[in-house]
Amino acid sequence: MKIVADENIPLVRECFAGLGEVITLPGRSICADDLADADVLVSRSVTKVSRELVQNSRLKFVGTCTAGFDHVDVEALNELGIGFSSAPGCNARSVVEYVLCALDILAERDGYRITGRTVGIVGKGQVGGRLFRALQALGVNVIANDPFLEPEAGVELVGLNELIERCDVIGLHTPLTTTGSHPTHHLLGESQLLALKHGTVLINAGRGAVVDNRALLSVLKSRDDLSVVLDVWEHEPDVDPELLELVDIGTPHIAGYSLDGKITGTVMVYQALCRFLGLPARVSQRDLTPLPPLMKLDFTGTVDADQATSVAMRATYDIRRDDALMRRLLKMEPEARRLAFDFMRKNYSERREFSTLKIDARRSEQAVQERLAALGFHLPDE
Ligand SMILES: NC(=O)C1=CN([C@@H]2O[C@H](COP(=O)(O)OP(=O)(O)OC[C@H]3O[C@@H](n4cnc5c(N)ncnc54)[C@H](O)[C@@H]3O)[C@@H](O)[C@H]2O)C=CC1
Ligand SMILES: O=C(O)C(=O)[C@H](O)COP(=O)(O)O
Repeated sequence: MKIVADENIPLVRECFAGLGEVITLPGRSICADDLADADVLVSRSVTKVSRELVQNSRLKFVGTCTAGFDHVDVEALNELGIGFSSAPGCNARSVVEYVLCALDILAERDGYRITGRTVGIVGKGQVGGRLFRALQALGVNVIANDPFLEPEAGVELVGLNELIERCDVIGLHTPLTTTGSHPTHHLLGESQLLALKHGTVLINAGRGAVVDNRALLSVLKSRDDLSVVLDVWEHEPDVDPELLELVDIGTPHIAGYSLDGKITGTVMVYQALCRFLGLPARVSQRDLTPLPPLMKLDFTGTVDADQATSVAMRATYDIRRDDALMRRLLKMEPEARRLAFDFMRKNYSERREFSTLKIDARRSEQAVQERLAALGFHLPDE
């Protein structure tokens, strides 16, 4: 069996080599010729899996080791009888932690506490749902907009316009869709952006085109009260340098790039392929996941909850580093910028999730322990 895979899939050989010959290629340039005699394609989000790409191949299965699958023509795969799997939720924790770290940095910079703000989550699925629960556990007032959800106790669901009117922080966590009853392409256009409350923090860690980037640029030119965090950009890997300059935090589509999230994505697609082939899954995620570089923090009784959370979060992930690297794009010509965007993603430094850090907070106040636990850090009892 021949398996063609994106070269940026961590542990792709460790997972798939037991099932066939694995050929790795740069994801953006995988073409129909590469797939002519392939049985399986294992992709990430940068490979446009269109009808044209797959229709003349002998592919039996396509997997994408990502949560989003707007790059895949699932209908064409179904019609052609090609099996498909994505990796739902694989990197949801990673995105949640990205958002929490961004908010921690902005709150410190601007002198407020997130607990005093109302946060609106657009798209309460794997990412949005986890973010909703984490923020609620921190005592933040959270509301959500998701037209596909049924009412649920403890969750205030509102329309998008109401969410925009009421929220100080808005996180976008929908898929990118252009069809159906509630398409998300340009969900936030000029009128929604102009309607944002004074001082709103807008975070897009879903897909770039959920926000009309041209409208955002024009609104940011006239509204310096807004704070914007963009992980995703319309027309990636082309990033508009004018927009990058005006956002408060800009990163190269790495919100979901914790090593844990990426490995989970690889393993989920490996397991889906094994099920498809009717074979036992012999590779286990536990065996593949390395130890984190930082394993333990120990807080004394003098630390307060704000200090403890900032220290623990920044020890695990300091988003300012990604923002600083991204700003190097500002000095580049368009082609170099495109290449650098992909280079940063391919060579992304190892980032681990909060749960990999054990924190001994037994000597600290109850409030410290509760806050760290709400964020998902590992607080062993002994
Ligand atoms: N920046 C990054 O690295 C990452 C980005 N993503 C993106 O985030 C998206 C969301 O991820 P998940 O939570 O895992 O997906 P999910 O499918 O679990 O959740 C998406 C939610 O959005 C809701 N939704 C759909 N259309 C909507 C609309 N018009 N208005 C409001 N809500 C709407 C759905 O009902 C669903 O509850 C993915 O599709 C992907 O595009 C996901 C992981 C990493
Ligand atoms: O899982 C998703 O959806 C994402 O957005 C991924 O983090 C994208 O990563 P790449 O597939 O572009 O490496």
